Amino acid sequence: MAIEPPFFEKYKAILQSSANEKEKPSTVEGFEELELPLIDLSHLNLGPLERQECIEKMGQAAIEWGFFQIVNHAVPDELLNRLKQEQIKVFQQPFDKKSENNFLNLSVQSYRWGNPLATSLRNLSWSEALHISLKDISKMDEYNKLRSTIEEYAEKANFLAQRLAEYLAQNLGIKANYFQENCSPSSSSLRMNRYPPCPYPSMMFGIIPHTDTDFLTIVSQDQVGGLQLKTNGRWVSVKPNPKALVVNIGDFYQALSNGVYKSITHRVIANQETERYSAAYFYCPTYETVIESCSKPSLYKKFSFKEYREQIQKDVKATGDKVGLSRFLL
Ligand SMILES: O=C(O)CCC(=O)C(=O)O
Ligand SMILES: [Fe+2]
Repeated sequence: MAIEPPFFEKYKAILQSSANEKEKPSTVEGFEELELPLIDLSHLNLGPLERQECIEKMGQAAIEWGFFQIVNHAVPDELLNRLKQEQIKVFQQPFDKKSENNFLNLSVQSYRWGNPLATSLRNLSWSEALHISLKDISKMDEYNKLRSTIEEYAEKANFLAQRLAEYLAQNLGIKANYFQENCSPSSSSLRMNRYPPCPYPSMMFGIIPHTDTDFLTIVSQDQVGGLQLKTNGRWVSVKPNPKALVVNIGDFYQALSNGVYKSITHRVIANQETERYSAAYFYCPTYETVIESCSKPSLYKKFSFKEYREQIQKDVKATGDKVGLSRFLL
């Protein structure tokens, strides 16, 4: 049975009606490849000077790029490889099974593919994802190896994300226990992405341009490449580093830092030949958490995660786009 979602059937009408569209997404020009700032977390355990330098370098990257890479992050390669193997296994299941309502005993929205609300080439995506809210993990079958691997990874990712968020907070004078108070291992989520080879790489994306709805994201990607970020008005490709995890600032940290740290628009381009996998850990607060800028005058109204999400759902329905933080500008 076929594993691929029915992208072609779903997108046929848009592809045909857009055959002469001038505004095709420009996804296949020669993009400059960029090595993101590389932060060696082992420096945090050297002397106080090295530690301070490392924290400042992280803050600087969050200000200038909204993105950086980390090495010596204490997540074992073996665990990352195991997560990828489990991810491959789950996506290799027949599409009919993956799209069942109770697939893996998770909620209906967990398995996603393409962009169901797409109306034009601009918002077509050629990928599938398993988006697991970590509070749902206990619903999965206990003896499932996917579940135990995700649990193991989520624990490490949560620890790492909290540390990164706290180091970043030091540069801004945010109190040390802010994240401990507002986030819990079950408030975050893990999104496993699969990008199948796409026959129309010049017409659509792997994932459409977006910012992340969280404090920060930790991405483990394979060596295929395709992740791009927008910097100074141009798109650049992130060069995969086999030893590193990618970290990016999300909307909530941009709001909390009063615009100092940047939640940068990023996307994944489609690839005609090679399948790609990535796993994104979204470090999020609990639903009730109210996010308020750490300095005055505030650029943003305060909002709860719940309000933010509801606004996104409304905007996606009405416009096909999440809009995001600009909705909450004062
Ligand atoms: O696949 C990637 O490298 C990034 C994925 C991503 O941006 C996301 O899942 O939000
Ligand atoms: Fe993202």
